[in-house]
Amino acid sequence: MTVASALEALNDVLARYSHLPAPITDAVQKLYLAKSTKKKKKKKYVTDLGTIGQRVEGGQSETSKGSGLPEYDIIIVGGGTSGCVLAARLTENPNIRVLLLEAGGSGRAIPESRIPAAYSQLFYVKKHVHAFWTEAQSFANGAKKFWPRAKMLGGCSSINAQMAQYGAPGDFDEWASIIKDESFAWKNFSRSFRKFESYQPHRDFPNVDVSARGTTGPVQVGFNNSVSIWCNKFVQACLNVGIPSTNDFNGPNGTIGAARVMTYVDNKRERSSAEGAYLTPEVLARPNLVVAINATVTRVLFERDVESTVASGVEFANSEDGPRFQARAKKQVIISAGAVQSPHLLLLSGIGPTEHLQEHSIPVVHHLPGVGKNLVDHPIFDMNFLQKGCVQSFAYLKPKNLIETFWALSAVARYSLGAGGPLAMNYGEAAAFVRTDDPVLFPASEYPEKLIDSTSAKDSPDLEYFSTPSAYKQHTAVILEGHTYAIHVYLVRPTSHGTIRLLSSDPFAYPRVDPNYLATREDLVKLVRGVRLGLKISRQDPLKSILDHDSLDPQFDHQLYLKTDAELEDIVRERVETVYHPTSTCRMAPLEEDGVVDSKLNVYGIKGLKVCDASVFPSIISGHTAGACFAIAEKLADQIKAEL
Ligand SMILES: Cc1cc2nc3c(=O)[nH]c(=O)nc-3n(C[C@H](O)[C@H](O)[C@H](O)COP(=O)(O)OP(=O)(O)OC[C@H]3O[C@@H](n4cnc5c(N)ncnc54)[C@H](O)[C@@H]3O)c2cc1C
Repeated sequence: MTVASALEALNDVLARYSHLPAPITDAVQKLYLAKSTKKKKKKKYVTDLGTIGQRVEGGQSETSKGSGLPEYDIIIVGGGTSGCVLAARLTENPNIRVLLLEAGGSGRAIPESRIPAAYSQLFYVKKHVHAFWTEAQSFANGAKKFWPRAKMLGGCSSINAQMAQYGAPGDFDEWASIIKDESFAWKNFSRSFRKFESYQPHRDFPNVDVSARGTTGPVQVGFNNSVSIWCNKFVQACLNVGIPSTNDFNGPNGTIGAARVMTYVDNKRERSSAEGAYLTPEVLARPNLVVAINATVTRVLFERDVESTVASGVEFANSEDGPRFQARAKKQVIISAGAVQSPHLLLLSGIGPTEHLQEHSIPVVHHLPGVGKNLVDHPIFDMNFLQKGCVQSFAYLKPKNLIETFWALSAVARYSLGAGGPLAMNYGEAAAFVRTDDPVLFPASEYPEKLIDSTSAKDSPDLEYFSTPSAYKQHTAVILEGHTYAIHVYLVRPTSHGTIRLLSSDPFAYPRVDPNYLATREDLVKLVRGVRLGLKISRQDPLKSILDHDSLDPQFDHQLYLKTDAELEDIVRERVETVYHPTSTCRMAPLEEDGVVDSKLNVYGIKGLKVCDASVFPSIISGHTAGACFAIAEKLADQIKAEL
């Protein structure tokens, strides 16, 4: 074999994945699989659904005591971010028997989920991801947008960017006032954040107020990830344009400022997902917990008595054509299927707006107009740049020659030996949170238009920036050629709302997802304002001198600052995407405000049915959504254990 053909063969293997960190994870995968089969005991996940439910024929829709169905105290639908927390915490009480049903498999078994830098490779893998597409977006040039959501234990905490920022204190005070329950105010609810956290102090960040951080929770949070040299340069450029510095985005002083981001990366430099943190071998060994994978819940089952309708169990299946099984819940069914699929499952089960259910010939169990309404997501705009020369680039992770192949393999070796390196990066390494009415950043002389304040408090932001040490399009399906860098800006408090609606009554058909991006003028103007400041940051030292601002290459955004506002508005409408944070589709709010659940997360009008995940957020939070999903599940588990 010649060197050239050896290289070609190696590249064939390495190029199996289409983007940046991907090629080398094949090698890492082999290392992991070898390691895990040698060392780890097999996890206790059930795949034979006949052992946990009873096979049913022909649409049997009601359960009853003595029906012979296998019984559990609580059935949790969806083993995602919130679902894993609930399963682990509830079964701390040995008298509570829990069945957790997850549509996908184990996230921990997938190396791309465990390796911090590799998550984006999973976005287009249908086995591991619910690959939704939005409806054509009327205010975003009619385009349909790709919307990946995880299909695996740990849910989106197993594929997210691992940025551990939780929103602003004012967001949760706003929740408390919407639902009229002070237990959600930050001074009280912050306890649930500390409960899931185990903050890992770092010598470079001595000013983080450790007393405000949890230290004994299952989820490791801190600075265990690697960062590129771009991280500090971005933070410095932000400070130079007038954004204040902060020690901790999750600290008592609020979230405004610029800093390196804490991450959900553990001290072994692996992702700290809900599955890894909560479904530990000790938890899985509990006799009162059953976790089933590849089990899609197709509907909730009900019993009726004279006074009320009670959720009494669920029906589930391995696949569309596979047999259906049922199990009975003696006390509760909790839906934790995420912001898209929790409302979807309620609709499939006959809970939602009557007219919409009738359109799909679904028998109405309970008319609840708020189900699937109020979908809010954070819309993002990516600004892509070329480095001047090569400052620090990870292009070699997709090697094109022998030298790059050597560097790529050395990155694999470095990571496998526990020494971090590029594979321990989470990509979203530094961030800045600002307000669009900040007179220093957006002086009235340059930005005369007065905008509606959509923030949750005077010290809460409405824009977030984060930077990545490479530039990409289409959710990393396309990595831009060359040595690149990107700054991303998104609206953390958009005012445009959309819906989740049924496409069909088939539980395996995806629902209609319509986030209605940029439907309001404020959203568009604020995002354009955000782009202007992002471009200014890119032209500020120390970024200014190391980005190729002379480049006229239309793939990059060095010349975007020359555009008029009207031109920028068109470009923003063209390029807006999701930053993967949908919420509020089963809103915790008063019934008359389209609420779906009350402050104890009970679905209005039904006994024994709760929803617990991002869908219940009363309003979208000013930042990243996983933390609040962990916290809301911690809070609910405490509440249920106290009740039972
Ligand atoms: C690519 C990406 C990047 C992100 N980056 C960040 C970040 O850096 N930081 C951050 O804080 N947040 C981030 N987020 C958002 C955050 O991860 C999510 O908001 C949060 O994890 C959602 O948790 P959840 O409990 O609502 O739902 P999920 O974690 O999505 O869990 C829902 C689970 O339910 C299962 N399910 C669905 N329907 C059924 C059914 N019928 N039967 C059985 N099971 C079912 C799903 O398979 C899934 O496992 C990101 C999200 C994505 C997708």
